[in-house]
Amino acid sequence: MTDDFAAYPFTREHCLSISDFHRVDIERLLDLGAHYLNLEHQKGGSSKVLRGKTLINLFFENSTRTEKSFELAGKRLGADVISMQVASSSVKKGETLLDTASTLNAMNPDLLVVRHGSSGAPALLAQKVSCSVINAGDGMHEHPTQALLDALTLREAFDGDIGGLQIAICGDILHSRVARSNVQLLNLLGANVRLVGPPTLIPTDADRWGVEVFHDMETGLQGCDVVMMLRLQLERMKGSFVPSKREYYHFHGLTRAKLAYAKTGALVMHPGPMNRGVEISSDVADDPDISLITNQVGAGVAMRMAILHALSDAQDIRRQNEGSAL
Ligand SMILES: N[C@@H](CC(=O)O)C(=O)O
Ligand SMILES: NC(=O)OP(=O)(O)O
Repeated sequence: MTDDFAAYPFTREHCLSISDFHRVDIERLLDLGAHYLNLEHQKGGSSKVLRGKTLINLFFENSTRTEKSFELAGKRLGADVISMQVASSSVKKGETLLDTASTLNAMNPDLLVVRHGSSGAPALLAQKVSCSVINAGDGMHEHPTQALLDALTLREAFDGDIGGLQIAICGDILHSRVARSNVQLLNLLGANVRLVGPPTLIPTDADRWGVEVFHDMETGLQGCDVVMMLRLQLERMKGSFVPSKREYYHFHGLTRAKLAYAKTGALVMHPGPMNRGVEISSDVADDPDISLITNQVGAGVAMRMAILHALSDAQDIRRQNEGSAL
């Protein structure tokens, strides 16, 4: 697998947005992700393709899954990994994002994983640093590695094929970077995507996203193979978007009764963190026969290994080419 990968290289410098990738890049990343997922399942050791490389995690917003899985992925592949704790860093003394990034850049990292509350922050850093930048979530804009791990989870659950699946993404679409990356990626892979949520939480430009929009779960979930629930992103809300959490759960929270509107055997996803009793009930979230939520976490490590591996190989090729051009 890794030899095939080298023979047909991935050439991207950064991972900032799903729109940066062609379908062929995505398919190759997913194949490599599946390879690493297999190794993880078999508890097989991974080749240390990142030996000698340095990965820095720079998270300005809270994270459990993304930060830890990048840390683990980097370590599994042999990189030196440091995770900068923004709360105890000089950011708290007033250092700007760009100064922080150029300070870290002077330490010569190869890969910089950035999460920031402002849309476009990782793309801005990518212009200022000399390493590969990975967007680990920027404001309401994108979370491309989440979409890739979701696609890997779906490929595993549906025997390799996402094309033609009916997928409902439900809840707070407006504030969700997960929704924005997933809509692009699932459309690219040939799935039929619909958004389901109250009008206040559906973006006004959603009619240009290539999706169908529904405002109630009963019609929105009909015929769906997959129901992807999203958290109410209260931290991004200015003002009141839902009357109360209780009412929201009543109309838009996923319960077994509402899941029955979807196809028999429909599977449930959630990027996490979950708010139980707000967007999803515990009996749905915790039922291993229908919930893919822990599979998503497992796929997260494998998919991030694939992304780091691919970017690192592309970097080596660029460096070799630059060296031979001198
Ligand atoms: N963890 C995901 C989803 C969420 O926080 O609800 C994100 O950072 O976008
Ligand atoms: N899904 C996700 O990004 O989770 P974290 O916010 O915990 O990283």
